[in-house]
This record gives sequence, structure tokens and C-alpha cells, in this order.
Amino acid sequence: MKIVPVQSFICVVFGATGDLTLRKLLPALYYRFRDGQMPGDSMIVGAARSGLDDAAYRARARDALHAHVASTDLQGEVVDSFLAQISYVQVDGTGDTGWPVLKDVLGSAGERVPVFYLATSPELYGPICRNLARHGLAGPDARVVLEKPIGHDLESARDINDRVGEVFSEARTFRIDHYLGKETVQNLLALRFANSIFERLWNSDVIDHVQITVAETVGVEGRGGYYDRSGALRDMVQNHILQLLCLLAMDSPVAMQADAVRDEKLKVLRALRPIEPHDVASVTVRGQYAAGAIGGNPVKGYLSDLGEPESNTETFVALKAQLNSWRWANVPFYLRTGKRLPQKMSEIVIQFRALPFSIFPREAADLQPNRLIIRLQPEEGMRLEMMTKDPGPGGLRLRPTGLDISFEKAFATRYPDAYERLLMDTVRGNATLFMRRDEVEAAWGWVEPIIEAWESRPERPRPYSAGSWGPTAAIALIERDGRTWHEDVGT
Ligand SMILES: NC(=O)C1=CN([C@@H]2O[C@H](COP(=O)(O)OP(=O)(O)OC[C@H]3O[C@@H](n4cnc5c(N)ncnc54)[C@H](OP(=O)(O)O)[C@@H]3O)[C@@H](O)[C@H]2O)C=CC1
Ligand SMILES: O=C1O[C@H](COP(=O)(O)O)[C@@H](O)[C@H](O)[C@H]1O
Repeated sequence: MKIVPVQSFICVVFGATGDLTLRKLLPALYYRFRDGQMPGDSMIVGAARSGLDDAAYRARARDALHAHVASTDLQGEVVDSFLAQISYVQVDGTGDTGWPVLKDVLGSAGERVPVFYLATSPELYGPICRNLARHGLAGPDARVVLEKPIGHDLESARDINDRVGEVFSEARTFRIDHYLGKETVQNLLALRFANSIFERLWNSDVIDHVQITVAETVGVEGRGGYYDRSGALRDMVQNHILQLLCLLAMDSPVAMQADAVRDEKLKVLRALRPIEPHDVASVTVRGQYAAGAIGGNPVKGYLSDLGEPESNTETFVALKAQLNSWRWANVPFYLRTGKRLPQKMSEIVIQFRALPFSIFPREAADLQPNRLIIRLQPEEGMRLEMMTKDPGPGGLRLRPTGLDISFEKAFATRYPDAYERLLMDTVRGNATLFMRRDEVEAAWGWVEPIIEAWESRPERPRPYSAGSWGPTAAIALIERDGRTWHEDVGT
């Protein structure tokens, strides 16, 4: 595969000592460097308050690569050359210290594209941008990358967007939702708009319902402080899951261009039927994991992980979303996500309608409606389930069979991590796979009433055992409609 280098850049990462930078951003940049996409005169500048010098930060970066990059992908000389392009500036994003030094470092940028990646808590986005402007660092080529979450609710999201917007125009603001950078998520665009067969079927005439599951085996790991203020709805649904829903439900963009794609996604978000307070109990379920076992290993409950006696934060959510549109009238989208579920698995199921009438005798065939299963991770691929004739003489017996495409087998190539693609897109100035301000705010606008309704009710999140598929109420949520979650994973 031919890799075209991007323009030379200087990427200043605020939050350089944090988990995201060390676990995701530096490994992603390393891979782009190793593959020849990051030009040799580009620079990565780590920025945080910790008192480190270049050598100490490079040592941390080296440790991070050894911890988070496959050892077979770490070649000594390549690692050394990559680390030589990294420096560190001690800077307080919200205060005065360090900015003159950062300005000096960027003074030598020349033609290199300045990218400011804010991998810090979102409350710092406004102050950091204001400081960038005050110190003359937000010139016309500069762009800013904002990590999710953009705020905690609609009001705080608007506030952050306003403050960032005072310094950076929308075209220069890149709001990350790393799910959009996943290869299989981008493939949803190819599946729908580069093939003629599906688009004609992609509507309520043919589709019965859609399921989106994003299941994780991990708990809150070291992020309990953040997570307990967030919960699954804010952490996963407001962004990743609604973005998946947008890509599945949107109409064809007029072109494969950033605003054309984002205009269509925005229409989907605006078509989401508000969940009224009196419906919250019947169309949403929130859960919190209790102690259990995953893969035969005992795991603690959420409260033990958190080290707190109580918490009302949900680590699981299931809900039934509906769109007010002709295309999707009466087609529910069942969404669920949770931590400490039995397996890490993200999957979309498109369930087609049952046959209107069967010509086959009942004893010859238990006719199953067609189903398209799109596996986002792991074992990326697609399976179209169809009825076929059971081979052999005597009678015409039918059974469901799958047409399978395993991306792993079809493409003998390493799947780049989402951040690799997204980081290079910020340098290219391509915002197609980033969230526009109005999308983020529309998503908060839909999610917020659900949170308010939960908070106004006395019930706590329903407990579920770690290693189960969430509270039984989540099963009831879909079964009340005569449907079931797809759980025969791997079949
Ligand atoms: N970790 C993850 O997997 C994911 C994280 N995110 C988001 O990314 C962001 C960062 O997360 P994460 O890395 O986990 O957080 P961490 O708490 O691990 O890191 C926070 C970073 O911010 C720096 N920092 C704090 N205050 C300042 C300041 N005033 N000026 C400059 N730097 C400062 C800290 O360094 P120092 O103390 O040295 O200043 C540290 O480097 C958050 O918004 C998070 O929600 C999103 C998706 C996944
Ligand atoms: O943004 C987040 O995503 C991760 C899950 O991402 P994945 O790429 O591993 O599927 C989740 O664990 C985390 O809580 C959330 O903040």
C-alpha cells in the first residue's frame, strides 16, 4: 500500500503526561512515523505542568511505546529517530507559566502546520485556547483538536464551543470521536454508498429494526474519577453510539466532503424522537455492575473498583431510539453499551422483515428473516444471513446460512488504530471524520432529558453481575417488542 506523507507539522499535545497521550496518541504517531507518513522534520511537543525536560519526557514516551506497541513493530533505530522528534515544554494551560518557552519552540515552525491537541479535561479547552490566542500562537494555519467529551451537558458543551470558537473557526476545530476513525466504522460509508444493493433496501419497507451493541469487558480501570461523573450514557451513547446511528441512518451525502457528510448526520440527530419523561422507564434501562466473573476470572463490582460506598452512576445502558422520518418510521434502533460484559465486541445488526408469505411447508423450513451483522471489533467483518437449501436428496429442506466476509482474511494488512487516521486528517485539514459543533450539541440535546428523568426518579441503576449481558430489564426492553438481542456471537 502506497502511503502519501502529510505536510510537515508541529503537534503540541496538551496533556502529554496523561493516559490518552501515552496509551493512544504517541503509539499512533509512532506508527505514522514508521510507515513514512510523518515527515522527518515534523515535531511533537509534549505540554503539561509536570516538571520534565526533553530527556525525561522521551524516556516516558519510550516506555509508553514499549507498553502499547507490539514488540514486533518496534525497530530500535526507528524508535530512536521518532523520539528525537519529540520535545517537552512545562506549561500550565490555564495559567501564565511556560507560554513564552512554548512560543519560542513554535517560533521555529516555519511552514510546518501547527496542530494543538487538547488531551486534557474539557474544562481546560477554553482557557488553553485563550492562552494560545494571547500568546500569538493561534495563527491562520493553526488548528485545534478537542478530545471527547465536549462538556458534561448541553450548557457546558455550548460554553466550551463558544470559548474555543472565539479563537478557532469551525473549519479549524477538530472534535474527536475516535469511533469515526475506526476502519470498520468508515467502512459503513463504503458499504452504504459504494454499493448499490443495500441502499435500496435501507428503509422501513424492508428493515424491521436495528441493533447497536458496544460491549466492553473492562471496568473503569484508572478512570473512576472521570467515569463516576459521567456514566455510560454520557461516555458512550452521546458520542460513539449516536455517531454510529448517524452513519447507519443518514441519507446519502451530496459528496464525500466534510460538511456534506456532517449535514446528513445532523439531520439524523435532529430526527431522533425525544424520549419523554413518562417513557423513560419503558424505553431505557440503566445498570451498574456488581461482582462477577469474566472469562472464568472473578472481578469486583463497580463500587469496589471506585472505592466508594455508593454511586448512582450507570455502567450499562440499553435504550430504544426512534427516528421521526419517512425512511425510518416504526423502525426501532435498540442501543446498548456497558462495562464488564462477557466479551469486548462492537456490532451492528440490521434485521430485515420476515417474508410476507411462505410457499414452503412449515416442516421443511423454519424461515428466519434475513439479517446483516456488521462486526466493528474484534474479528472485523460482515455476515449476511440467508435461507438456503440444505444439500442432499429428497425434499427441499431449508436452513439459515451465512455469507461471510472476514476483513482480516480479505485484507492481509494491519488495521491502523483510529487515532492514526484522525491525527493525519487534522494535519490534512480534513474534518469529515470529526464532529461539528451542531452535531455535538444536538446529541446532548437528545441525551440530556434522559439523564434528567433518571435523576428525578428514586430508582438506582439496576445491578448486573460482571460477565453478564446487563440487567434482565435490558432483555425485557427488546422482548416486549417481540424481538431479541443478537448474542450468538461468532456464529
Ligand atoms: N484515557 C482515555 O482512554 C480517554 C480519554 N479521553 C479524554 O481525553 C482527555 C484526557 O484524558 P486522560 O489522558 O485519561 O487524562 P489524565 O488525567 O490521564 O491526563 C490529564 C493530562 O492533563 C494534564 N493537565 C492537567 N491540568 C493541566 C494544566 N492546567 N495545564 C496543562 N496540562 C494539564 C496532566 O498533566 P500535568 O498534571 O502534568 O499537568 C495530564 O497530562 C479527557 O478529556 C478524557 O475524557 C477520551 C477518550 C479516551
Ligand atoms: O471513549 C471511550 O471509549 C472507550 C472504548 O473505546 P474502544 O475503542 O476500546 O472501543 C471506553 O472504554 C471509554 O470508557 C470511553 O471514554
